[in-house]
Amino acid sequence: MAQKKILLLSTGGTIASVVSDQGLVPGESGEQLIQTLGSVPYDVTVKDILQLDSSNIQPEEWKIIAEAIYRNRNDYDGIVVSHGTDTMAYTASMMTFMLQHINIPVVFTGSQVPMNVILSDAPDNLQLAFAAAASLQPNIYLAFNRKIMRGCRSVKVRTTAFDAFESVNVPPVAEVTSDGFTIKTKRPRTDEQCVLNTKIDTNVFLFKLFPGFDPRLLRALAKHDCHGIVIEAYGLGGMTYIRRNIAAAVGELIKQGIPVVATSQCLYERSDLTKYEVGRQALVEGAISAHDMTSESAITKLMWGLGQGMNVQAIANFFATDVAGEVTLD
Ligand SMILES: NC(=O)C[C@H](N)C(=O)O
Repeated sequence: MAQKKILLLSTGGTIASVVSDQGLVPGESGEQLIQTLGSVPYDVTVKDILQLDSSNIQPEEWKIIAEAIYRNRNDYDGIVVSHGTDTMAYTASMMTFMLQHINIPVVFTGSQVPMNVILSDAPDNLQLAFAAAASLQPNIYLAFNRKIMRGCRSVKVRTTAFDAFESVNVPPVAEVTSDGFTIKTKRPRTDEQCVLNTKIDTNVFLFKLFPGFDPRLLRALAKHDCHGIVIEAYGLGGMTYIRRNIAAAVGELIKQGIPVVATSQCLYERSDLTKYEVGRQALVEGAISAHDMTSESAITKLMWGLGQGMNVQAIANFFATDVAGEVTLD
């Protein structure tokens, strides 16, 4: 049987980092990563598209990564993207929106320790990503520490441990267990054409509510050309309304045409603005629920929706739509 054709797009990150006087910096090419990894049972092609620590990856780089995936999608069975861990969940989430109906598996991976360091987690993660790119159904994934998750459900939850990522609110798509590579969940296939749409609006704001937050700061955002906001509210989506009326400020922004999405600062489980008075007030003012989405998915979905010219109502409808498995709607 012919070997599966896999493309490695290398973008930097710890996986490709080397020691310098200034600390760890990306310095190894994708080819060097493959050489250190040794032989793999795939026909691998390597392309270096960036060489950045992922803390420096921003919307300009998202466009480069999305275009590279789109350009190569018909020439390979799967694509692996090596990427720093710091913003990998944001990039993987944004790719979900920029590359809807992707026709091959695209798997992001990285490591906590550089590839060129003995006992690094990089070889295992890269092997896992190749296996996923060769065998999973089309979608955007993140592979790390023996788990494959949907990119749009992944969150970096640990700064140094090998178990750095979690699939939040849905089980991982696949895992490596003593039974081998075990696929756990599948989504219905679609025959729709993959579209590349990299138009996004980056004038957005994501913040975590805390006791004492002054709602005047929210109003100030509107005066400074902010086009959309995600609030990590309390618990199920509660927002303060005595003395400092956040819900009222949210209503004012929405009336000015600025969508405000409410998510929870709890990592796990859903937000539900209907349960408590403190959530309902925000709902009455027009706050849009992010349900059980991660903040990474919520902010990238908002950027993408605004980039398409969606108004408040269209953004509300968009957040009530599951694009690629990023949200559970009931
Ligand atoms: N483990 C890592 O990859 C962290 C690194 N700072 C990065 O995100 O590029």
